[in-house]
Amino acid sequence: MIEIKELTQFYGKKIVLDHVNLTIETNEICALVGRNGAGKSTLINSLLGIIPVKKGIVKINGLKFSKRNSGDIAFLPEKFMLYPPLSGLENMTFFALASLKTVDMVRIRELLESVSLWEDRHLAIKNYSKGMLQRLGLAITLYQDSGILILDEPTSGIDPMGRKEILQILKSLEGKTILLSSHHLDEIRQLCTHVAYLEDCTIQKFTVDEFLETQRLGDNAL
Ligand SMILES: Nc1ncnc2c1ncn2[C@@H]1O[C@H](COP(=O)(O)OP(=O)(O)OP(=O)(O)O)[C@@H](O)[C@H]1O
Repeated sequence: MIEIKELTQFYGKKIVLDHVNLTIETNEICALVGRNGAGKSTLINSLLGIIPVKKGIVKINGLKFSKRNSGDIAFLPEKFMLYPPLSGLENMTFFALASLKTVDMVRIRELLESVSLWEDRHLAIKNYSKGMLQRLGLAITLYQDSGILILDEPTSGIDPMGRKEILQILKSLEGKTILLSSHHLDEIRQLCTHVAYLEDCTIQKFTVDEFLETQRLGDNAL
């Protein structure tokens, strides 16, 4: 569960988040939506502890940052660094070791199969397509088995088929709390249960149906 209470964040005199409140429960998939510069990265970085919380409270599974374990949140950045000459399997093994200090080959196989990369596991990732790279990034992120997943535009730059594959993987996950930033209404409609709409330094949480209704009425634009 993610709980944000009265979070205020600013850079110098510029307030980006102003007394923001947002709760995301287990089994909710919440899209974080807002125009460029609305403050999505600031919110995500506040959750991850990359930006210290200046005012307000941010809790993950009831714990503030200082009490959390590093594996409590798994984060898939929009652009992540992998090692191009190494294979998908080698990259995954490397990150498994780096994040959890153990390499569970059964789990690695399960995850590579779930993202349809087991057949191509020995191929150097410099030869992977953008969709394959994104699926590998997702498998690496899921290896931690965290209950909380934060995904920064997980389908950005991927063709419709690749996007469909990523959405299917995310849809199949159970018992997670997921926050993902997205600019795609169709993706939100297919995948998400809720939308956190960031505008004018504040957040409104909608069910997806409510949000789509505001779109139809032209109140909000992505
Ligand atoms: N380190 C910083 N110092 C000063 N201003 C910043 C800093 N980081 C972000 N900002 C400003 O804060 C505002 C929110 O930025 P943020 O990156 O959180 O928005 P965003 O919604 O993630 O944008 P985008 O969709 O373009 O990635 C912007 O006006 C940005 O210029």
